[in-house]
Amino acid sequence: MLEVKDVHQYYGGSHILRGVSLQARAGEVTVVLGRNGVGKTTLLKSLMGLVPIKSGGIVFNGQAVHTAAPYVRAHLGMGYVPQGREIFARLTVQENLQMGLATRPAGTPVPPQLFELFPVLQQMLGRRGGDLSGGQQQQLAIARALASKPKVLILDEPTEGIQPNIIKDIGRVLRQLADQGLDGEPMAILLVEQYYDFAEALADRYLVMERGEVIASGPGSEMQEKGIRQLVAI
Ligand SMILES: Nc1ncnc2c1ncn2[C@@H]1O[C@H](COP(=O)(O)OP(=O)(O)OP(=O)(O)O)[C@@H](O)[C@H]1O
Repeated sequence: MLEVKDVHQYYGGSHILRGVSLQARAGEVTVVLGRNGVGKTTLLKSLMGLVPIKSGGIVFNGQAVHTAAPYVRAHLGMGYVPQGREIFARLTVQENLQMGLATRPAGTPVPPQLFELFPVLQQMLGRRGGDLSGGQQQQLAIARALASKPKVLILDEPTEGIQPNIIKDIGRVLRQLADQGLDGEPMAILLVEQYYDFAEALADRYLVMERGEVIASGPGSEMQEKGIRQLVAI
């Protein structure tokens, strides 16, 4: 389980995260919603150690990780799918997947389950990442993050700019991962998302951020009655 306690973060003098707390549990999809610029990406980067936090705690499976380097967090089982995918355009699909194994001993194979989740990647193993469609790149980014068999998968707007049929596939995969992971063990999914319908369909728990703070949270089943769509409408 990933536990975030009262995290504060600044870019220079700008106070971006103002006491954010949340929990992401195995077997659940936890969705973070909020309008542009409220600090969602900064929150995920802080969780991965890509930006330092000023105060607060990040505890992963009982271990404090908020001063650990990003590769240490990855090694402990935190997988990250960044906004915009960040595929290595000149590397092949196979090589991109192998990059996801960087924290594992040399020779660790790419888990074959990835190709059951995303069959298209198997057909495209020799293709360069930059030649894939946006949707295929997003699937590759998720598969790359899964290659090291993380215990929590953290995703930043995986539906951004993606066609509807692939969004559907991604939703199905995220549900399956939460329920049974890659090897039958439930996984924690932490999803930042602006596409409301996708978020509501997947959410076991939701949080809404505004100006660096969590202003609402609860079970996903209550999103409709609490009027969360209106709260995050642009
Ligand atoms: N590297 C940076 N240096 C200074 N300010 C930054 C930096 N990155 C982001 N910000 C500012 O921090 C605030 C939060 O940005 P962040 O990207 O975390 O928001 P977001 O909720 O993810 O938005 P979006 O949905 O547009 O990605 C914004 O006001 C943004 O301008």
